[in-house]
Amino acid sequence: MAVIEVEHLHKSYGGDIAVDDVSFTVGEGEIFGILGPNGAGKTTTVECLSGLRPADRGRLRVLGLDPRTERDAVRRVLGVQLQESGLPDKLRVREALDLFASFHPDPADIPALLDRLGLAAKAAAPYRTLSGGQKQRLAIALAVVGRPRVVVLDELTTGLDPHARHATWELVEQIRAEGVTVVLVTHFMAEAERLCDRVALIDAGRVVALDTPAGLARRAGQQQRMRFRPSAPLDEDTLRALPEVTAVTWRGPQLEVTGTGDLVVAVTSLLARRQVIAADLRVDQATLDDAFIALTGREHPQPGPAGTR
Ligand SMILES: Nc1ncnc2c1ncn2[C@@H]1O[C@H](COP(=O)(O)OP(=O)(O)OP(=O)(O)O)[C@@H](O)[C@H]1O
Repeated sequence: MAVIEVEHLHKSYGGDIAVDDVSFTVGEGEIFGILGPNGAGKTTTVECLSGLRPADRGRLRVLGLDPRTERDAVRRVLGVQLQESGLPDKLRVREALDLFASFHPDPADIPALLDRLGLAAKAAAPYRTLSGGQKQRLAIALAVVGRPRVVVLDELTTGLDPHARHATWELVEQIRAEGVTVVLVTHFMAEAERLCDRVALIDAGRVVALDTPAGLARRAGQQQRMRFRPSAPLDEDTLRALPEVTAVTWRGPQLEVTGTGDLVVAVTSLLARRQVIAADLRVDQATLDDAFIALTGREHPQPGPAGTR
């Protein structure tokens, strides 16, 4: 059974269409990414799914429950971390967790959760004194304290430095390893590539592609490029004869081979048969960034180096 079903979701604010016929399903134990530019309708989609906003039209189910008519039941199985936590500045970490735990019949062990999320030393700290990374970890803790079967994480690592972002990714992987299904809203291509099993690329309220990160990158149609220094003379025509190869060019002492499909496997197997070593090998693959541009027809607005927008 699909854990999440979204069929023909529509949502407008006044006359403005935010979500325009979005459909997807998420399987048990998946990390499913919702990726897209600012204003694409990602947050609105997950808010409707979580029962925080009523959809105008469409069928939504979380473990078979309707977030509109069975909101309390959905709350018991679905944990949400949204962009703004809205926690009072003076609320202490432990108090926030105790409060959220009180909404659930069988909450997680709070000291163990604090420990796992690296917040044990901050249990008595007021919210406003936490760093960006600590606030994000608390937001994750609040989303999982009710031991949900599904967790929605929205813009989890925006504003975090690379170290904190990697630490947060590991937490998401741990959550999934415990059998929780994860819906991850993100701007970061690298985040989607690292974490997500499948991704829905949303643009202007519509799903423009739904695939694995690698599948999306392949769809971008971008060529792959290999560069290396052959350890022994090599007949370029044998490379050109490979069906995966589209061009072979010398760049100084380096050979540049471009192509599609399983280019790397085809070229490296040929080299192995000829007993040639590919020294200084570098491979450039199409990335989700390429896919984004190819599928939406515009540049992906990358957050700044520290993930700020
Ligand atoms: N409460 C609201 N009232 C009116 N319009 C809204 C409201 N919330 C969102 N919108 C509009 O709906 C559209 C989709 O917004 P949404 O927040 O769902 O997009 P998003 O993909 O999550 O964007 P971001 O990445 O910037 O968070 C945008 O045009 C936004 O301005």
